[in-house]
Amino acid sequence: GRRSCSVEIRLFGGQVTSWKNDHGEELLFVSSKAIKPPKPFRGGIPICFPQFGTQGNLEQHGFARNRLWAIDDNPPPLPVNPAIKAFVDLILKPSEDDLKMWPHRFRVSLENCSWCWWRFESHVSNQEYQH
Ligand SMILES: O=P(O)(O)OC[C@H]1O[C@@H](O)[C@H](O)[C@@H](O)[C@@H]1O
Repeated sequence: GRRSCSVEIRLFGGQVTSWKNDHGEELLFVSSKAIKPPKPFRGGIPICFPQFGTQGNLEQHGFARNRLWAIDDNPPPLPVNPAIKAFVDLILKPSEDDLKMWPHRFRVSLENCSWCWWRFESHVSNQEYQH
């Protein structure tokens, strides 16, 4: 039968690590090196937060790609679209240890787009005043 597109998303780093088209062809680069925790996964679509590269005092590209994200149990509602057969929204919030390193409450999410399920959007919000 006809294959369908697929994506693979890891809770570690909140990273899209595979995206195959409907011929089963991989569309994302993944390195064979440093692909296991505790090293960040190299390849796919990394979320660099809260800094890019060495432009800050934190680890390279920030700590978000080195944390276990959570599945958002209460995602923003999607419009009814029969083309969407699967979706997932991931979120990352700082731990108390993270706050010692980088004292800013935040929420980062990686959300499926409503009109095209393999399209992802990342959103960052300041949670300082929302306890
Ligand atoms: O090796 P990392 O930490 O996964 O980062 C990937 C690359 O990120 C780039 O921004 C750096 O310029 C490279 O030096 C680095 O190799």
